[in-house]
Amino acid sequence: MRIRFTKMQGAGNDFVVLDETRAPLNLTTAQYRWLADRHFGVGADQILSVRPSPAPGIDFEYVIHNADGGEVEHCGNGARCFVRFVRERGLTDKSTVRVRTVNQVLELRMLPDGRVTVDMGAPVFELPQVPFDPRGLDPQAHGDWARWPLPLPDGRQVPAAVLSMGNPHAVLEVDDAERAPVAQLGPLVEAHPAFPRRVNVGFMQVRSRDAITLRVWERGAGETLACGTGACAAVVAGIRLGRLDSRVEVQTRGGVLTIEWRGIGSPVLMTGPAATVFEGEVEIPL
Ligand SMILES: N[C@@H](CCC[C@H](N)C(=O)O)C(=O)O
Repeated sequence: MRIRFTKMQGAGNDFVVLDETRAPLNLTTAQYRWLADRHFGVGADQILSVRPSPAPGIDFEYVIHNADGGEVEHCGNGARCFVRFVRERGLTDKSTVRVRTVNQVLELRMLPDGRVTVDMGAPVFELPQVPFDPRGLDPQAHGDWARWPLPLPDGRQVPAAVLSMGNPHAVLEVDDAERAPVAQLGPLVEAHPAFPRRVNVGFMQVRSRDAITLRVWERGAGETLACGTGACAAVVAGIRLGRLDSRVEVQTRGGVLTIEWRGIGSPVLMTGPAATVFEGEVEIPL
């Protein structure tokens, strides 16, 4: 089967975007994985499928698959690319677009400078579903969610803030993000038994009350140059720890995202870049 695709990136988090507004492609998990493969396929952190309006008042539906082929709930950088995609292809001329993901309706706004602001919804504070806790604490009764002592297989504990931005995140605070053991600790925490659905793992260095540096080991994709939902989760965690103000610049390896959050019950607003890299056609193996 031959398919057309658009390659896009938001702060270096890269995507293969598929237009399914006229007809579904019905790709298999293996085909999503092949598209994301940087050696045998096109190469991407996630595959975004744009589908027609699922309900009145909603402009489109968009479905996200990680590089490992698994479908996921949310992708912040992808949401910004999605809105540029539908406008550049003439699928809408609206500057505010409403889109349904698997578990949320998002509102996305194009800014005059080409960046996009996404209303990411309100964060949900969760405690891990733990089979054990070395300190004998009941995690559901243990109030300090932002510094939950996550036990590692080697006996160490790392304090983690666990929350959902529609998708699951664990945020660890580090002294120096550039030197953080992302490739070692990332996979251990991603697959930790405390997270039956696995988890995205952020390594946050607080530089000042309005600036952090962040690296993220993404569930199903490994370390990416930026993670939009990861940036939101880190800023929310930093604010609840009393370490950050309500508007924060997040420096990632691929660019800067601006995150704003006014506290419990409020939505998180994310602003950042989105760009088309190239378009192409590819014969996709069955
Ligand atoms: N790159 C994304 C997040 C993509 C999904 C994530 N890996 C998950 O499994 O939840 C972003 O920009 O938010």
